[in-house]
Amino acid sequence: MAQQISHGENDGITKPPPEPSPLRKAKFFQANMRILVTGGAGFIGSHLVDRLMQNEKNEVIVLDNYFTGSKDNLRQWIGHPRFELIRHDVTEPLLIEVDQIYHLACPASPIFYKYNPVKTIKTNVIGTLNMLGLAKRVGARILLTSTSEVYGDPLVHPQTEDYWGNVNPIGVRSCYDEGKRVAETLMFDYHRQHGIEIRIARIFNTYGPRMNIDDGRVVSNFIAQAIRCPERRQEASATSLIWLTRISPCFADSILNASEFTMLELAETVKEMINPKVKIITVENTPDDPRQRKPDITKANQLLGWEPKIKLHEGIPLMEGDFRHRLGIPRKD
Ligand SMILES: O=c1ccn([C@@H]2O[C@H](COP(=O)(O)OP(=O)(O)O[C@H]3OC[C@@H](O)[C@H](O)[C@H]3O)[C@@H](O)[C@H]2O)c(=O)[nH]1
Repeated sequence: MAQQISHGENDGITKPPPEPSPLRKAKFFQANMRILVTGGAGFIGSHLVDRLMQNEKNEVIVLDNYFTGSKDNLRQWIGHPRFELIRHDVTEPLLIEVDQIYHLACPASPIFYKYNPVKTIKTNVIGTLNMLGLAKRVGARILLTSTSEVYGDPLVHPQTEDYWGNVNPIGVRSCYDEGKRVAETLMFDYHRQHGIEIRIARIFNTYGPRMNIDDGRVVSNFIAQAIRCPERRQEASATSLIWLTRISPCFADSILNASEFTMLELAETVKEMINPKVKIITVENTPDDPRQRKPDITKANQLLGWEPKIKLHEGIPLMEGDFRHRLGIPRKD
């Protein structure tokens, strides 16, 4: 009998979920939970790995091609008996025995996902197909990290999970936006058609320690610019009209913030807190840049008890400390 999981209009599972390994039900030998994290060397992935490794019953296997991730983010676990690190691109199939899959692999910053758009689509479509194929074969539960970009340039504000979005299918961001939308579709089709247990987290603009200093996203850019060079300009796109919300997933130790502010306000806050000498200039928006985003977190709060904990004024100094440490530039005061 198929397990009944209600997803409103997404109901209609035709097959029972695949059976997990017999070791999960063994009477005398309680196997560790084997957890695969794709993109585990990245900013969010490595925080997730830290959290998973805290549980002594977990074995964590990280897959990463190091396009944006770094071994350095995982250095505390390299050599640990419950930890394995594999250099592998998710666009290639992988045969492995695991109980759970956290599928994070994909560049998330616009400058990186636009660098090779065809590869970005392959990562989202072929990579997700490969991971779903693996989940089906071994009966693993799979979580996909999706994105606020599935809403495109949203016409609904704030965005709830049931909003279908307003996405340009042929723009410069489409490789990521549409790639993640197809990835979500594949997740639901594997769930309906093959009974796979799925989870999807749509992550909004996130920042925190371990982010690449040259990640290119706005919070890290402003902080890095303010630290690196007193004369350097902080470029805020024509955003006195643009409002965004910074929010990150409940499982990572990254800095959380769900208040709403313009890019100009953000630039001014960073200037005031880190480097009053920096000049703020306003430039034109890049094509497809969404004008306003903010998640409606009611459901996440009700179902997961999740809410953002760190406000922007607390998050900026934490990021600044992390960047100064990595750049070797101490504070002057
Ligand atoms: O130096 C900068 C960088 C960015 N910006 C602006 O800041 C805003 C945010 O842009 P970012 O590059 O930080 O990233 P985005 O918010 O567009 O997308 C990001 O966050 C949402 C996630 O779902 C996506 O995965 C991620 O790509 C944009 O309006 C952009 O024009 C600046 O004003 N200056």
